[in-house]
This record gives sequence, C-alpha cells and structure tokens, in this order.
Amino acid sequence: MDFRCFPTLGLEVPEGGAVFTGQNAQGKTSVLEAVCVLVRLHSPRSSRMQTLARIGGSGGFGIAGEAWGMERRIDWRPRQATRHSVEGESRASQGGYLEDGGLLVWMGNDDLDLVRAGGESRRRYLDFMGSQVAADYRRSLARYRRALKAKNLLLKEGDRRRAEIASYEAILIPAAAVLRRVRAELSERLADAVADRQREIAGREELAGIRYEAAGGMEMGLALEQVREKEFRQRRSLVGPHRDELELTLNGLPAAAYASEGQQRTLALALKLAQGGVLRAQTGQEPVWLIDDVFGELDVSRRNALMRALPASAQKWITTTHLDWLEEAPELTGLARFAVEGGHICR
Ligand SMILES: Nc1ncnc2c1ncn2[C@@H]1O[C@H](COP(=O)(O)OP(=O)(O)OP(=O)(O)O)[C@@H](O)[C@H]1O
Repeated sequence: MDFRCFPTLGLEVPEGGAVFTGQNAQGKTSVLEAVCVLVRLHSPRSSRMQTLARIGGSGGFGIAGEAWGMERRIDWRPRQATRHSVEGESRASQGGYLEDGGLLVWMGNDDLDLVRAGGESRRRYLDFMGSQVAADYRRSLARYRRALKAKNLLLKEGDRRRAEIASYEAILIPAAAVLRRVRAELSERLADAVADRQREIAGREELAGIRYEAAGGMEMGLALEQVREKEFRQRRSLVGPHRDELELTLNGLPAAAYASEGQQRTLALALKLAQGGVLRAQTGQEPVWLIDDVFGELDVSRRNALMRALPASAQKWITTTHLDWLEEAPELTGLARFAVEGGHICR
C-alpha cells in the first residue's frame, strides 16, 4: 500500500457500499482517492502521483482490489513506468488497463468550484467523463497536453520557431477534434439531465442551462490561422480545447455571477448527478459513487434530495465527519460503517 497516510490497508466493502466516519485528517478521503486511482488512474486531489506515495514509506505505492468482478493492481514507483495488471495479467499501456475499468463519479465539497471557479474545473469535469466513455479521449488528451506544452515553450521565443510550432500544431489539431467531438456530445446529453436534477433538488422551477463553447470555434486549424500572428505577439496559445468553456446558466443568467450560493450548490450537485446518469446511459453500466464529505455539509432539504436522487442500486462510498445526519437517513442506514482513525480502519 504506502498510499497517503496508510502503510497497509485491507478492506472488504459490501455491494451496497459503505460509510466512512472519523474526525478530520484521519484518512477518509484517502480511501476514496485510492479507489479512484485504482479504477481510473486518476486522483481528484493531485495530478502528481508522487504526492500519493506515503511520506516516510518505500517511495512508491501499490493498490490492489477487486472491482466489477476483476482483480486489478497498480504499482507506482518514482522514475519507473507504472505497472498495471488485471486478473494477474500485465497491461502495458494506461489505455489498455482502463478499457475495461469501471465507471466512477466523484462528489466532493469543492464541487462548488464547478460553478464558481474558472473554466479549468469544468474542463476537468468533462475530461473525467470523456476519459470514461471514449477510449480515444484519454489518449488524445495526453497527446494534446504534451504538444501544447511544447508549442508554448517554442512560442516563448517569438516567431523564430515557426516550422517546429507547425509540427506541434499538426498533433494538436486532430487531438482537439477528438476532444471536442466527445465534449460536445456529452454536453448535449448533460443539458437535459442537469436541468431535471436542478429542478428536483431545488424543489421548484429553476432552469439550469449548460452550453459547450469551443474556444475559437470547433475547427482548430482555421482558428489557428486566424490568431497566428497574435499568438506570436502574445507568446502563448490562444485557441483550442484548453480554453473551451462549459457555460452554466440559471434562469438564463450566468450562474457564477447571478445565482445565489444555495442555487450554486444545487447546480454543483445537479452536475454530478447528471454525470452519473449520462455515464450510465452511455455505457449501460452503473457507476460507483465516491462521495467525500458532502452530506454533512448540506442543509436538510438538499441532503434529502441528494439521497433520493442517488440510484438505489448503485454502490456508494461515503465519508463524513458528522454522524448526526446519518441517523436520519433511512436510505443509508443499511450501509456498512467503518471508523477511520489515524490511518487505521475498523468496522
Ligand atoms: N503522501 C502522504 N503521506 C503521508 N500522509 C499523508 C500524505 N498525504 C496526506 N497525508 C496525510 O494523511 C492524513 C489523512 O488525510 P485525508 O485527507 O485522507 O483525511 P480525511 O479524514 O479525509 O480528512 P478531512 O475530513 O479533513 O477531509 C492527513 O493528516 C494528511 O496530512
């Protein structure tokens, strides 16, 4: 193991899921994070694998578990290729490992950023979904990021490196086309689902809208031609999926600027609930819900609405520091409970 604060950990979680209780900084989020890393090779908290390795541990970490009936295992060591295996058989590439990985939805307290913060958090939201439904999405995203980084470095030198910049653009353009096709499809599917969930959680008519906006237009090649000289002057990339937006509105007005805090919280929940619904509709598979410290922070009406909106048959991993609300939650009383304390867990 050696993951975050856990030197070792073994857990058997029943099919319905579990609730992890404990004070702050005991390891609850880390348990959910380990699931996310094992299943999707992705941490919602950190883009650097190094931060996941336990400080004072062996330097790397390993996670193994049975998910969707298959034994999966990853082993991360600094300066080495990550090793992945499924059912004891090594999978050389990340894509190969993920192709039969299960689906996840992560809900956390910072989901409010989806509504309030800049476009980056909404792009991450789409990326997390896209990577789960389209095999070429993750590959294109990785390719796009690498080429964009290289292009931006060259742009720092002004227009002297035109030819090399063009060779990176030849990588960026097809990768952008994949990302945008999937993002646009997902956004369209999400629109109705988000509107329905918003109405349901708010308990009244509140019209939530989402609209995907490709920066510079869907045709990246054309957009690049139009901004080329400007990019050389400003020495940075101005168009492409890294600047796309998922615009959120409530009753026709931009949600970040006009919606109340309560409405924004509802919209953040609606976005995540809709994410689960769209993943299910796209794949026919029920995602596992990783719900980190959300319930305890909600007012009673939103908490009840969220509980009702979660699919009864889905597996849910829920963390909380407060126990009081749990006693009044009939939907969750049947879930197994684990107490987390100082990197140890007991049932
Ligand atoms: N790489 C690491 N190595 C060792 N300990 C770590 C590492 N990363 C984080 N920690 C520590 O692990 C502990 C558990 O963190 P975690 O976020 O899982 O707690 P939590 O129970 O979810 O807390 P909260 O309720 O405040 O969200 C914290 O004390 C944190 O500082």
